[in-house]
Amino acid sequence: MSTATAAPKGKLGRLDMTRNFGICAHIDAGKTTVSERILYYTGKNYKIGEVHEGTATMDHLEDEQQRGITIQSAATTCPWEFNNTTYTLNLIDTPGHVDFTMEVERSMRVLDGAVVVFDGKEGVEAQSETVWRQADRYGVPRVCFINKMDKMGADFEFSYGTLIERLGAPVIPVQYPIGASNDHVGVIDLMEMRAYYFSKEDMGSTVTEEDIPAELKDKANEWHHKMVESIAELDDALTEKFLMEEEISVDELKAALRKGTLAQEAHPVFCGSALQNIGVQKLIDGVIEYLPNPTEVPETQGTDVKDAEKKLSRPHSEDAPFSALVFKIVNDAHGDLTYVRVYSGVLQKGTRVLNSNNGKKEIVSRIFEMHSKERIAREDAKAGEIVAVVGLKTSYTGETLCDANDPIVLDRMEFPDPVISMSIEPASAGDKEKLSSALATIRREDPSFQFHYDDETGETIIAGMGELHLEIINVKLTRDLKIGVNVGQPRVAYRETINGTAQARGIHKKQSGGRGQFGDATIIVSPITEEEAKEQDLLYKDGIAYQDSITGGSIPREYIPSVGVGARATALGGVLAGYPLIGCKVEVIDGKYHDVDSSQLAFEMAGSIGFKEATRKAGLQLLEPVMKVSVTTPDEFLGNVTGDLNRRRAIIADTEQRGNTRIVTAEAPLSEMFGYSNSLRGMSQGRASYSMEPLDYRPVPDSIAKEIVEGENK
Ligand SMILES: Nc1nc2c(ncn2[C@@H]2O[C@H](COP(=O)(O)OP(=O)(O)OP(=O)(O)O)[C@@H](O)[C@H]2O)c(=O)[nH]1
Repeated sequence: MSTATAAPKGKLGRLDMTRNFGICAHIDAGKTTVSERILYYTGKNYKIGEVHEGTATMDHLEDEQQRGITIQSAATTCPWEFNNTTYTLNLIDTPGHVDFTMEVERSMRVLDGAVVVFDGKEGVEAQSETVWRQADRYGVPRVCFINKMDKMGADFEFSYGTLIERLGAPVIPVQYPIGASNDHVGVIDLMEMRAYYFSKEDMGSTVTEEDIPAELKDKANEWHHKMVESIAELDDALTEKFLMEEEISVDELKAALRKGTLAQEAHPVFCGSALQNIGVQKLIDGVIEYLPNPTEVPETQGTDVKDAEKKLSRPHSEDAPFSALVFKIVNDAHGDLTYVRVYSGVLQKGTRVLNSNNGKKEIVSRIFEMHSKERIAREDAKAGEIVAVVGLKTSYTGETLCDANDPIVLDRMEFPDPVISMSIEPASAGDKEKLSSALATIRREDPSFQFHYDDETGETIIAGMGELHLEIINVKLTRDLKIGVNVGQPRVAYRETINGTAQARGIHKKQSGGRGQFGDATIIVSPITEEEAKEQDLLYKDGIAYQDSITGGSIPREYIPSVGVGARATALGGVLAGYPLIGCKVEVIDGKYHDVDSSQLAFEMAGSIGFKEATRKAGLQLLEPVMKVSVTTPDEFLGNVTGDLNRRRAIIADTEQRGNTRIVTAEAPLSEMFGYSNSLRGMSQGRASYSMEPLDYRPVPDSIAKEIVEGENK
């Protein structure tokens, strides 16, 4: 039986005894509560903090405690005893609120497996789908935990069904709950066919194993059969045995399920109630039994430092050259703490490492194993480990640290573009300097946040993933850093694109005594998507794909990339109304040069001039971010909710009935959704709730586009 243990300090486990995993879920499904219980049972957190009373360990930030949502993922190391072996768990907490999608993405990049938590009454909710798809995208093996089985109306079979219907997930039950709502007291292990109960008095620390209660025997047999049948399908030898009705041992079942889970062909489903301390220890055992150790995931991929086309990979081995990814920076009273995931080799304290993204060498002065309440100094960190280091000055989230003698650039994380922006002004001259350094610090911690100074208006503009994201940044500035600021109204981050294909010639020519400037490039612009660019093997950067079709040396080799640089820079500043122009292929087909007067700069100018003219000829179009909105409302407010959504230019995609509530799924332009939480509260007496996430960019209707363009060009 699993029990909390004190592990040897500062040096936990070998690679195959390590599990780097995260917990992700829809907001409020219970991630934080599950994480807290895991830390408690692993013996590291002696007092359990109730999330909404503001003592939860994982929710360090005051913001999170006040709002009861988990904003930043913290990595926490903890030991777990299983089958007489001490394992090292690195638990990476991930947020569920969609304004923090970025945080989920960065966690997905560094974890090897995930526990996805679902609400035992609601089953799969809108955001669980988002999280699930993200995990699909990153190829993360998963186990499911149907939580809140103690809640009024909790229904395991319904929730399990939604995993299949709404996610189409190949789930396999490994547990069945004993009782639901107030009667939920334990779980049946469908592998061992035993019942487990968790003590009421010591936070469920004492686990007792008993026979399956008589009244649940039939159910347990039915679900056991379901489990065996599904597992048998994963493995040819077991399929054979199953069809021949031969006995399949628990070990065989577990081995096949583990293999299937690693291949993402199966997701074992656990259940319980984190709040009532039911089932969490068995879930931790499940993390060890079914989620991969760092050597069981595919080799880490990257590219050559000098040639982004040349693919490299690194085995998860201590003997390979050192490589690691920076996935989080936390700025605290002692300076920057940089969280890194080591992929290969060994990182030694006090050594210099290369940041292969910016070419700078940095000294790692200290290495820490981060526990929830303490940090343990380490001499080194090995492949597969997650640690925090001190001393790095120029390495940011998403960048690679590596051995300077054997460099690699690991595949970067994807950072979504901000969809919303607002102006921010220092309230006094004294706040001005403080503001710019504070914004730079926030940006280093959070790459989904951006800011820039607008020369034309003289305003500083901050941009992020949603209203809440920017609101939290403001709170951080004003309350935590005590900087006085005035902020403007939130504004939508529009984009521009082209309607068709066109050709233009850009000539840049200047002759003003001495050496002149001469560049001449003919380009064709045409619409392209990121996928299409990939298919054509073109680099899609900042929304632009660039193709060199120069033959016969009409532009010398060294100047051809400059045409693309000029076009990209112009695209970033926009052609129609100052918003970044995206989805455009720029093909340079011809040009002229001058032996003396031509330079890279001259060809950049020519690229810029040609790009402007060609895109104007092709026709320009304003795009706006469209959000996927999911509103859950009691029946009686359905009319109000849909009427209001229609007024907001939303397209209602689906309305689903669940008991007395309706779930309305709609696609609405972000510009129409400002302040939606207040209006929704008003129209439903506070009983409806919603979630919202960026879906895509779509054309702005002409009449509205006209107003925006005129406003911007005033
Ligand atoms: N009845 C019941 N309530 C639970 C259970 N687990 C969590 N809760 C409650 O559900 C609410 C949300 O729990 P959290 O742990 O904060 O959920 P979360 O998914 O981390 O939410 P965010 O951090 O806001 O994304 C809290 O009020 C918890 O007390 C459970 O097993 N049963």
